[in-house]
Amino acid sequence: MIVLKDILYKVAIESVKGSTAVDIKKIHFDSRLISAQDVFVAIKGETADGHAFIEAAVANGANVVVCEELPSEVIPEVSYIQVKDCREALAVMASNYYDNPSANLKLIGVTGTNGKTTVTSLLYQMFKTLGYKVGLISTVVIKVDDKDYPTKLTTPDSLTINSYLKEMNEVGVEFCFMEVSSHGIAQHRTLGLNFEGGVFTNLSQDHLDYHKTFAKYRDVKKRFFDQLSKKGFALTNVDDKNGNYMLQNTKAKTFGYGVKNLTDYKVKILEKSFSGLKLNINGTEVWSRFIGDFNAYNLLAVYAVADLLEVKDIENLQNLSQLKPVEGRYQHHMSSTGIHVIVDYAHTPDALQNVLQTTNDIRSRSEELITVVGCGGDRDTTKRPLMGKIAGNLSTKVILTSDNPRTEDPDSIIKDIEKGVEPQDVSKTLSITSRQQAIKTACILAQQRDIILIAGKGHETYQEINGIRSDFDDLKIVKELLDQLNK
Ligand SMILES: CC(=O)N[C@H]1[C@@H](OP(=O)(O)OP(=O)(O)OC[C@H]2O[C@@H](n3ccc(=O)[nH]c3=O)[C@H](O)[C@@H]2O)O[C@H](CO)[C@@H](O)[C@@H]1O[C@H](C)C(=O)N[C@@H](C)C(=O)N[C@H](CCC(=O)O)C(=O)O
Ligand SMILES: Nc1ncnc2c1ncn2[C@@H]1O[C@H](COP(=O)(O)OP(=O)(O)OP(=O)(O)O)[C@@H](O)[C@H]1O
Ligand SMILES: N[C@H](CCC[C@H](N)C(=O)O)C(=O)O
Ligand SMILES: [Mg+2]
Repeated sequence: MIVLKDILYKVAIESVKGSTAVDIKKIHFDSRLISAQDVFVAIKGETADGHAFIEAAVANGANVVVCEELPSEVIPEVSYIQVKDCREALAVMASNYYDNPSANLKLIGVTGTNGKTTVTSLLYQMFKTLGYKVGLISTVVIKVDDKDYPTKLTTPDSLTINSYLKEMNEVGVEFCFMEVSSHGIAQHRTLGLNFEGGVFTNLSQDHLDYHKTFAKYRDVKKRFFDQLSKKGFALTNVDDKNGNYMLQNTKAKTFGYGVKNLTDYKVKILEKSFSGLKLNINGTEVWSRFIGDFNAYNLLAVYAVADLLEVKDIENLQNLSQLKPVEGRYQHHMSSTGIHVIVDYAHTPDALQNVLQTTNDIRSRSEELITVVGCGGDRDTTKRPLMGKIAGNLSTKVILTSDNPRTEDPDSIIKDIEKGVEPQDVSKTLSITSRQQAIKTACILAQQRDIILIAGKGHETYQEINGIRSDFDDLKIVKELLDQLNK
C-alpha cells in the first residue's frame, strides 16, 4: 500500500482538508476510471473541467481529491489537497508514485516541429545494436526494450510516461529516448522528469490552433530547455533560426550541430540519390540509406547524442551507416514497372517543403512529381493554404484530398488548402475528397520513372472521421492499387 503523504513529496500544496496518512491505490485524472481508494486529480482541460467530476469520482470510490478549488461541500471521509496547478501536481505525484523512475535510467528528450520521431527511433535502433536495453516513447510506438505498446499521443500524460519508465526500470533499461511535444510541455506532461539531455531539431509553423501565436509556441519549446538540470546536456540545431534562442537560459551544458554554421558537430552532404546520402561527419565519410537533406540533420543529431552519451567514435559511425529508415518517414517503394512511391508524414508546411525540395533535388526533371496531400481536421487551420501553395509550387501535378477530417467537413478543409494554390499552379491541381480515390488517380496518371508522393499520414494505419477510426494505410493501399493496375 502507498500512503498519500509519500506521493505528495515536492507537490506545491496550498491547503489540506483531511488526513494525508491514508492508504491509496491508484491515481487517475479521469473520474470514469476511479475505483475504491483511488486519488482523483481534477484537471481544467481544453473542453471540460475535471472539477465538475469530483462528485462522480467520490461516488466511484475516490478517497483523495486533488483540486485547484475546493468543492462547496466536502465529505469528511475524503482528503482534499488543494494545489495551484493540478497538471503540475499530477506530474510530481506520478514520479513519486512510481519511485521516480526517470532517475534510474538515462532519459533523452527530443523536441522541435519535425524530426522527433525520426531522431528518437534511430537512437533506439542504434543503442539496441550496441547491445543496451533501450526504451522509446514516440508518436508511432512505445517500446520497453523489445516489448511494443500502442500509443495515441506523441508525448503521453505524466502518469503514463512514469508507468512505462517504471516498467523500463524493472527490465533494466539503461537509455530511454522520448519525444517531447509542445502540447506535452504546455500541459506539464514531462515536468519533474530527470532528463540526461535534450535535443532541439527545428521550429516552423504548427499547432497554432493550440498555442495561438508562433512566439508562444516557440517559448513553450524553450521551457523544456529552461528546465534541464546543469548535469545534463542541451544539443541544438544551430542552423535553425531559433536554435540558439532555445538554449539561452538553460543550465545544461550546451552543444550545437549543423550543416551551414561552424559548431561542435558538423555534417557535409557529399552525394544524394534515391538510394541514400553520402555524408562527411566531423571529418569522416559515412554512407547512409536515408534520403533527403533533412535526414542529414537527423543523422547528425543521432551521432551527436551518441557521442555525448560516450559511444566510441568508430562504433558510432559504423552504426550510423547501418541505421534503417523509420516507418512512414520518406518511405520509398518502387513498383514493378518502375514508378517511385514515397509515403511521408509531412503534415506541416516546412516538412512538405523539405520532402518536395529533396525529391526535386534528386529527380532528373523529366519525370512527373505527383503529390497527394491533405490536412487534418480540428487542428491548425492556418497551415492549410501554406501547404497548398507549397504543393503547387514544387510538384508537377497535385491531388488535394482528405487527411484525418476528424469532426470537420472534408470538403471545407480542401477548400482552405485550395486557397493557397497560386494561379499558375491551379491547372495542375485536382481535388478528390476520397483519399483512396485520390491515390488511385495518382496511380492512373503515373508512368514509369514518375514519382508519387503521398504526404501527411506516414505510418498511420487509420483514417479518423467523426471520431471513428477506419483502416487506412497509404503504403498498403498504393501498393494494392499499382498491382491492380499492373503498374
Ligand atoms: C488538446 C489536448 O491536448 N488535449 C489533451 C488533454 O485533454 P484535456 O485536458 O483537454 O481534457 P478535457 O476533455 O478538457 O477534460 C478535462 C479533464 O476532465 C476529465 N474528465 C472528463 C470527463 C469525465 O466524465 N470525467 C473526467 O474526469 C478528463 O479526464 C480530463 O482530465 O489531456 C488529455 C490527457 O493527457 C489528452 O489525452 C488530450 O489529448 C487529446 C486527445 C489530443 O488529441 N491531443 C493532441 C492535440 C496532442 O496532445 N498532440 C500532441 C502534439 C503532437 C505533435 O507535436 O505533433 C501530442 O503530444 O500528441
Ligand atoms: N529534421 C527535419 N527537418 C525538417 N523536416 C523533417 C525533419 N525530419 C523529418 N522531417 C519531415 O517531417 C515529417 C515528420 O517527421 P517526424 O515524424 O520524425 O517528426 P515529428 O517531430 O516526430 O512529428 P510529430 O510532431 O507529428 O510527432 C517527416 O515525414 C518529414 O517529412
Ligand atoms: N501529431 C500531429 C499529427 C498530425 C498528423 C496528420 N495526419 C493529422 O491527422 O493532422 C498533430 O497532432 O498535429
Ligand atoms: Mg513524432
